[in-house]
Amino acid sequence: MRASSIKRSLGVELTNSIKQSRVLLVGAGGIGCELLKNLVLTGFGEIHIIDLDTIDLSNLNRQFLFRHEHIKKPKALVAKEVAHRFQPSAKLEAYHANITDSQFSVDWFGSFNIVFNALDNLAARRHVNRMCLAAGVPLVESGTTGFNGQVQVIEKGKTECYDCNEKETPKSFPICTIRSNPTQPIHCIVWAKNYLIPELFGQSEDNPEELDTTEDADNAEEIEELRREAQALNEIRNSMGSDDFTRKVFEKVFRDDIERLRRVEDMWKERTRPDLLDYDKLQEESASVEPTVSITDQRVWTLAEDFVVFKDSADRLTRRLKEMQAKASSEDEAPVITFDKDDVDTLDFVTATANLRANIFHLEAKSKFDTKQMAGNIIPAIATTNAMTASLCVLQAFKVLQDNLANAKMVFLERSGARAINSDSLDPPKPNCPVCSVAQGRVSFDPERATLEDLVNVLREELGYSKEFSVIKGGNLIYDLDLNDQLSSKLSDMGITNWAFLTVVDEDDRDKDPRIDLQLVISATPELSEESKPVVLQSTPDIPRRPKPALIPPVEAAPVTNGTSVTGKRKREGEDGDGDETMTNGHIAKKVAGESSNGDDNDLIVLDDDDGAILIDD
Ligand SMILES: Nc1ncnc2c1ncn2[C@@H]1O[C@H](COP(=O)(O)OP(=O)(O)OP(=O)(O)O)[C@@H](O)[C@H]1O
Ligand SMILES: [Zn+2]
Repeated sequence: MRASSIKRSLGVELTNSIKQSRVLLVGAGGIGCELLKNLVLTGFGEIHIIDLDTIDLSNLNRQFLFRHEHIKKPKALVAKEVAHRFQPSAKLEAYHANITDSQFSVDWFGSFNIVFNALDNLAARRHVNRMCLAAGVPLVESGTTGFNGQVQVIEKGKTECYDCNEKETPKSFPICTIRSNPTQPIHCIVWAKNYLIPELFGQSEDNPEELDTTEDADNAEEIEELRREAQALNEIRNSMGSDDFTRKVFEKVFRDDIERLRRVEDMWKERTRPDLLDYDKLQEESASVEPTVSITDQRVWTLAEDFVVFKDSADRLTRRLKEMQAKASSEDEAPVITFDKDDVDTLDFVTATANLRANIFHLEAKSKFDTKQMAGNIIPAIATTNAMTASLCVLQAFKVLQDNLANAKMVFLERSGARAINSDSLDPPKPNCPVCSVAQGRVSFDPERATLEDLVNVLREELGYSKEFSVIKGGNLIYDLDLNDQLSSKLSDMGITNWAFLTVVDEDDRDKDPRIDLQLVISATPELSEESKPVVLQSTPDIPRRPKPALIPPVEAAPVTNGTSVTGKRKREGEDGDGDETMTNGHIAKKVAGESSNGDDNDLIVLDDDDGAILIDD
């Protein structure tokens, strides 16, 4: 877009602050590529891009800055190079690195006006959230899954942070469902991927994360039986490479184990008993099937085809493992093969064995393509969702730059509702959030000299903590009144390195009005002179008293900038009477009929953003 059009659309003041701002973009994947293009074309003066990954073939369908010749090159560097051509005057800086590295300190984060998260995992998002809170830098957090997208503006002390609300943890399945009583195709896929492959070709895992092994009285006996089954399979593993290896595996898992299950009367009162599979019969039925059928990935294979792919992929994996074992020296750890959705041998094996098992339990078989999605927990990434989400990030960033947080929103993209774009007012920080509703302090320490005792003394003498307090590092208690045996240890020997975060919890009784938790950012300053103390308080933080339960202010009432409170409920389909206007306060989203008058797929969204209208094709 020409600079003059931007100025006309956004106004002189905002255009200037955009030009003068220095922003950080974390992640140059699906959202990141779109966002970088938007930032460059909107005229952001200085953009730093960080991504730890290299470009993969599977990124090219949506990460449009990347081409075939870029495969294996660092995403951040290529993104910088390509985006630079859109706007040669833009100042771009790229880092092929992990954002959690200690070189990216609180001070470094603090050097940006806005940070944009375009990440794909919880750990990195949490880290950036914490760093931005510590540095006092606004964060525009975003994410997409399939057709859904979300953008959230986070500002310390003014809005909820990323951790104010609990996040869903990945789904796990009870072990008995996976091993004894599958009721959905996914249960068979998880069985093949997390039980059969590790038992045969990998390190047998007693408790892989997708299996919930919580034992209760009801299933303890069954779990014991399953352990015996796994042991027997492990013995079969020793015959790997012999002619009858695949037959032994087959007859164990698709006949003998099922035979045992069929005898557990209670299990089959409400559902059809599982069937047994016969190796010789399938051998006969599949005489004309070629192993190359495994290339067919969109169609569900027949049982005979599953059988052939099972044998063929088991042979391929056996050969591979034998080769790996032959190459490994005796000191190396025993080589293993683990499931990887992009490793065709393991994917073929999982598809075929999951389908054989699905047939036994009268469940639907899945194509190789579907199995890949399900086994790899893949939710298809949709370029349009990423593009729309990235554009919403920029619109929210405008509010941040204008210091107009009252009008910033949590924005949602949805396919199912009447509107593609919905928004919600930003809530104030949750008073009990362990990440943002804490006081913040900074100390520097001399890594050569500083001990835990030096730190404890600073907390007592300079911050006035009584005896009853504890110090926590990454969820581990490192000090309290009863755990004081490490007082003489050097902080650096305790894993407290530059830019570590510690939490100090006031353990005084409730009636003594304990303080809220204190988050201490520790920076190493080796140049601290011998005369100065080994631990130095950088600033004296204000550490308020913990609100009494009844006194915790209602969430709605917390204030934000310019005296306006950020309140209100999320408006959704059917919740407001007038239907057509969803985003309040200067952001008016109107639905206007497109080609189809029934408000379906061809509708346009008009985002009216104070200084100009933007059309978004739904
Ligand atoms: N700790 C981190 N530091 C830097 N970059 C990160 C970190 N964690 C994730 N990323 C990057 O964030 C980006 C997220 O993009 P996206 O969700 O499109 O994922 P992807 O890996 O490119 O694609 P997919 O997972 O769908 O194959 C990735 O490029 C990834 O490398
Ligand atoms: Zn929070």
